[in-house]
Amino acid sequence: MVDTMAGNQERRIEICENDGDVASKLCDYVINKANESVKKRGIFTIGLSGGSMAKYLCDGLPERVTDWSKWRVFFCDERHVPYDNPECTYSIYKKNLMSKVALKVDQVFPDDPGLSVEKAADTYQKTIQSVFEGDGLPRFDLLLLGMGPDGHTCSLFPGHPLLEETKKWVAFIKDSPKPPPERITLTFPVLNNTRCAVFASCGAGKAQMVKEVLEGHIDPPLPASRVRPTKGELVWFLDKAAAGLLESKALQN
Ligand SMILES: O=C1O[C@H](COP(=O)(O)O)[C@@H](O)[C@H](O)[C@H]1O
Repeated sequence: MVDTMAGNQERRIEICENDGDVASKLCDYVINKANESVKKRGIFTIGLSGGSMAKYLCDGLPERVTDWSKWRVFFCDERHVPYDNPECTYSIYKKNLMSKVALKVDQVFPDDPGLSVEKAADTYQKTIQSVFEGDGLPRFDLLLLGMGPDGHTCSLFPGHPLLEETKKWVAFIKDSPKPPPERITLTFPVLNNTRCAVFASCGAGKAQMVKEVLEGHIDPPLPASRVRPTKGELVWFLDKAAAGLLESKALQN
């Protein structure tokens, strides 16, 4: 269904049968966006998230058809840990996606865990700048986002001062409430400048937070509800369990 948020922005909510169905529809969506972006602009710029998003994508993308050579792959956030740490999002994708598709090393842009987290955030911003033309805010074709049970997205946590960042494209955090404590993350100015932001959430454990984010009026708003691309699409893929507490009648059919 499509509904309208404050400011007349539209948001699409896709309710799927289960998490497998979410993964499948999400992957179809990503491939369509990739092919459309390549057709229009000759390139596809995407930002990946960790956690459950990595599983959905690694399960479904390898078997799908796209011109991988046109992809430029970034990370919406990253746990600032060595590549051999199981928490490292880049390494999860390297093992389960990049090793299975024709993505070359120079098309994927990971965090550098060898730097201090402050320097790493700064360097990551410069890396983004080197791929996107011009000095303005980068406009990603697609940012794939997860939402934690506390309403966080990327490494932007409820009540954290990073939510108010207006200048930096990439910020560092040293006191993440969810371990590991050191991370780098895209900031809201970049998230809300994307052509398309997509969330995927599954399971009854996320239902209360999905309801808060999509229908609640918590003030100040939770990080996931602050993702509202100013000139772009916003889509949520949910399974029935995660959508179970939503009130809108259209969603219960
Ligand atoms: O720590 C993180 O959590 C969020 C949400 O993960 P999920 O497993 O609850 O979907 C994720 O989007 C983010 O990239 C990650 O660093």
